Amino acid sequence: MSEKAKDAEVTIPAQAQDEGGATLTKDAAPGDVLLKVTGLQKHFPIRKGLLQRQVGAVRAVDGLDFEVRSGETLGVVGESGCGKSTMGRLITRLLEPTAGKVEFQGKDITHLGVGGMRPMRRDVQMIFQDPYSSLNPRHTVGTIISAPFKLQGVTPEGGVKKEVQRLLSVVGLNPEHYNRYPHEFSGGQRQRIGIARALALNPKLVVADEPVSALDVSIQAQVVNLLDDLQQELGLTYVIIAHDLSVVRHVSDRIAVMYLGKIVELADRDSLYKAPMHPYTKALMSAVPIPDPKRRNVKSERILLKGDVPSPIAPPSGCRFHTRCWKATEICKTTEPPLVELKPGQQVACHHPENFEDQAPQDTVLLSVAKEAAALVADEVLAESAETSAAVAAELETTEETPEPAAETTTEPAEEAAPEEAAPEEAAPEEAAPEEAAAEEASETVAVDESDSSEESGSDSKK
Ligand SMILES: Nc1ncnc2c1ncn2[C@@H]1O[C@H](COP(=O)(O)OP(=O)(O)OP(=O)(O)O)[C@@H](O)[C@H]1O
Repeated sequence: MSEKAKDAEVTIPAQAQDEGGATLTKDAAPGDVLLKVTGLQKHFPIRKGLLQRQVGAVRAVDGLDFEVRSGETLGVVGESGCGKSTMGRLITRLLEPTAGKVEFQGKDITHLGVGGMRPMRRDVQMIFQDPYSSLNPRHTVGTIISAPFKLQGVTPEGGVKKEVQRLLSVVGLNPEHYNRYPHEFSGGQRQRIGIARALALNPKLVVADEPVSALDVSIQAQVVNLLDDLQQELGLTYVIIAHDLSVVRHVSDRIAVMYLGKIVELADRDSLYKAPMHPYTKALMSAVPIPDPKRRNVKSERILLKGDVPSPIAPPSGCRFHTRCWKATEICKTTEPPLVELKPGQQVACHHPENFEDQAPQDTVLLSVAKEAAALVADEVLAESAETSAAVAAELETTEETPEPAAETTTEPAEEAAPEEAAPEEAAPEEAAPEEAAAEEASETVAVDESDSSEESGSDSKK
């Protein structure tokens, strides 16, 4: 894949600027905040009767705060119905937020209308889940991929056809297939067409809503690898939505775990995998198949969650996860835990986090729902959970009590020993690189870009 991309010289040529001077903002340097979301909400009204009076609301997204930095991949995971797709559509402004703020490169885009958003559409693109319904079956691939140029009034250097063929090469498709129709391609290839369309205008942020979940497992890795390669080569920033952690695991720099319209944990990938703090994260992680053959039979580590995600029309009080959590106590029912940074780079919203000191140690009596939920959790997991939390608490206590030794008091041998010991561990790769998918010609996914809603459809994910 990278080879194909290389052949195609992945650089997107400078495009002729339209008179409107479409670029809204200066380019963000890697690591700068590209997208900032504050208190974001989307409540879909429920109406009834002749007068269509509002009788309630689906609180699909109910107060999100996060940032996406330039060049990074933020993975967003959670079970079906947690509000991930709605969040994706809000940040790409395909949906109007009920409340909150969305800023892109420092510019408030929360309530921009269609006209105001038009120039923004160059910078923010979306790839959808379903490669079958996201491409207009009556249009040729050439027409589909060139649509963004027409909509934006942009003329690429060398002409539209040449650019479309170049984009086809970039995503690993044959440029000669310019005149073919979507039905002539496989699911994976269609997703590549959607990716090419999303890349046409050289976007800064790509929101991929379950980009591989509609694809055969055998080709999911190829599409994920394609997205990864494109990110390296084009300096893209991704928000990748997926319902399970295995897809986002290898590609994400940071991962946000959503439950019922809220982020319950947001952490860099390694911290999340090494020591998840929210019980819901731990449950999601235990659902990911274990690739190590030696551990394949370790079923006892699995955490089963009872039932489905509750209705977002009337979410549970306090912590929304308390009805399925094996650690829930009275405070979880009554008080919503705020999302706070308990460890550097790891935010969590939980009164009784895993791998950390209990935030409400006075509250020890489990709710009856928690006892039921605990019955589904292996004893080993419960024991380990108690152990790690106690160990962290003890460690914290010791750190608080023992004053840090002054720098001068450190002895020389100790100074030498520490770096030497640390080095091999640091050098050891945390995890094996994802298996490289064979660069087979036939395969891959379809994404869809979003400038015009006419072809939109599916959504989702990545690796
Ligand atoms: N247009 C809408 N009108 C009313 N309710 C909606 C609408 N779109 C989504 N919802 C509801 O909002 C909640 C969140 O939906 P959303 O699709 O964002 O979740 P999700 O986590 O992406 O799930 P999935 O992976 O199944 O797509 C769901 O209960 C869904 O039924």
